[in-house]
Amino acid sequence: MTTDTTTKSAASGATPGETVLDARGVTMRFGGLTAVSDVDLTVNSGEIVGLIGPNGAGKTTFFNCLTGLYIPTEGEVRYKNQVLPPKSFKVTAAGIARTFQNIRLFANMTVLENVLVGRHTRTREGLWSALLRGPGFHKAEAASRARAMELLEFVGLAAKADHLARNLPYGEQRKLEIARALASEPGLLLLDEPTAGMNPQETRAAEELIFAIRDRGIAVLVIEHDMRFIMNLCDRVAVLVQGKKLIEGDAATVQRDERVIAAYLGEPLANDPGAEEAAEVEAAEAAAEATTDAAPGKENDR
Ligand SMILES: Nc1ncnc2c1ncn2[C@@H]1O[C@H](COP(=O)(O)OP(=O)(O)OP(=O)(O)O)[C@@H](O)[C@H]1O
Repeated sequence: MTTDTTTKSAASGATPGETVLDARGVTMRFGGLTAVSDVDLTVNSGEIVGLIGPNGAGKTTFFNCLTGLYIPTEGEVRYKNQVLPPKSFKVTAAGIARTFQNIRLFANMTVLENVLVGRHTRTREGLWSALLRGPGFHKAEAASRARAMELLEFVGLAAKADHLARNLPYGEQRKLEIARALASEPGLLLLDEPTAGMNPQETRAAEELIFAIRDRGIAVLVIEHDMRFIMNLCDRVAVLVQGKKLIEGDAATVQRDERVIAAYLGEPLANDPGAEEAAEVEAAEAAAEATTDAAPGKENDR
């Protein structure tokens, strides 16, 4: 495993290379179903780590265990050496922010208001101050707005601060979700399928944005199905299959691991009952390909 960043972690206050997330033996059972089984994972400051796996592998369930949405059946999650509190708002306050697979914005609020909502864990002003709207409240509100505008600038949405969230195109809604997550000033950002539904251009922009977030000293853990995106982006990739961590390593190591290829392509295992049938299909396909290759005009067929 390598990380190529030497960025000073201004936002998170973490030393580069320091372990920010340390999940050990995380297991999550739903009745008889073990969705996540004994998973260890660390994320260090200055790192972008990918979490991949086929559908139903347990990726989102694992994320939910990291954010206080689920209390793991077994295991422990530490953020900067502190065991995480079992409530999602406390986890956010501790320094872990997330986005969701399905966009969760306040559709009828403005772009700026959505980011301001994300700042509530960082606002010290209490209920009475807010109700009485005293000088403390106004000062805090002005500071929050300024910070929210900075974040909108950072993700490229400052010009749309007054637009309703629901009127933003899809790619921009995803950016707004990220700005809102950043508003809690996290040291670790968890992104659940940030490029789902994006076109290639938007995906490229998302990649740039995530690199920029990392360069601000925020560690990133990302779930994604887009392999090219994840392999480009991540310093390290962990693969979950049927709730278990199959392998973890840099992109090249993971990509050439036969078990990963099998998990994704569904190749039969050696003693798989369907192996014989699959081999017959493969042979038939190879024969068909050979026939096509031999066909006249094939060399011009591009
Ligand atoms: N609240 C729940 N109650 C019962 N079973 C659940 C619950 N949440 C998830 N599961 C099951 O746990 C397993 C893992 O699901 P999970 O959503 O974590 O997988 P995933 O890797 O995120 O999948 P995808 O890539 O499709 O989002 C699945 O079999 C799913 O049906």
